[in-house]
Amino acid sequence: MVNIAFLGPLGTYTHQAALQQFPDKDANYIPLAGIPQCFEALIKDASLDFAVVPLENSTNGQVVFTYDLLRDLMNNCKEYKGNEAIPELEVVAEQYVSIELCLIAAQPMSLDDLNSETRVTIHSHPQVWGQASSYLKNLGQRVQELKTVDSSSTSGAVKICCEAGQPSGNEVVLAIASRTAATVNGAAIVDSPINDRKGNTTRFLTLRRRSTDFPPIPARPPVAKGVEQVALLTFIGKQDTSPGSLVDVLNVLKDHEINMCSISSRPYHHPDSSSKADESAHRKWQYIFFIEFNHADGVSWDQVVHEMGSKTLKFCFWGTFYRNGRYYETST
Ligand SMILES: O=C(O)C(=O)Cc1ccccc1
Repeated sequence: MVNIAFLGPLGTYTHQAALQQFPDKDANYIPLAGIPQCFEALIKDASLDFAVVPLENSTNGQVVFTYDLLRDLMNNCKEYKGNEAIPELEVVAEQYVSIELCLIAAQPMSLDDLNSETRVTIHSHPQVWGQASSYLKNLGQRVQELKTVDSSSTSGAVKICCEAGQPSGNEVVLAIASRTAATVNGAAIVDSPINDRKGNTTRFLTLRRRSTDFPPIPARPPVAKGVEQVALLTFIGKQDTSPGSLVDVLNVLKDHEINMCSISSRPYHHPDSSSKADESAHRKWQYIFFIEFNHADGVSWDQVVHEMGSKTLKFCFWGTFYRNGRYYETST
């Protein structure tokens, strides 16, 4: 039996990602209330083997909650080897889910019921608003008032919508989530798909506790020739003391003719930012970088990672994983 925590409740897109990653009949899926809880539970609960969390969306980018949790795990790390942070978790796989956003009501209703007299409240995960912004703008122009309310997950939003029950007067409570979330909650789909872009896809990561050979990393695709492997590295550059320090890190990839697949950043705050020991270390507008890059023949991951790390203030090698075949799916 393999125990997998995921951003629940049942019916979330992350639930779908966990089902895709662990299609095994002896997998046990454990829904948790939020992304922080997935990180915390995987670290503290030895009965959990993996956690699946959303990372980024093809329409509106980073799921910043996950990026910030990786940042904070590195920043609060107790174990170091030189300037390399060794946090409790590592990344072992990626997964992709095509996102069909549905407008959902507790009971069947027509889109025409949403009119100039109606005051609409829509619940969903904050990641959704940027994926259906045009639809929501048009809907907002058709109704008297449109309010959006953040929820910890899309399927959780459907539960809230169902608990609100029948519309009272001109007040209508809706949710945006997947078709599965509507089914799981016995709710009705009012309109679908409502995402702004076709092929809208969210990427998920699977994490496990580091330095364990157990549980074995999820079934890897056959290592056919050309199946890409990807590494995830985070680092704090020598931003103030060494002009061009970011280039120095990236040049390691260039020198080894390694392709970089992604780069992004998030605000970074020095761990003991309460103290004023060193103003420059604690000033605002500092960044942690997230870089993903491919494997290159003839050079080991460790060699590349430590060459890059030597040009940073501190870094963390989160692990390597195989590029999931769904990465290549075109906008369907
Ligand atoms: O809330 C969910 O269903 C999630 O899994 C997070 C999320 C939200 C919106 C798009 C993709 C993933």
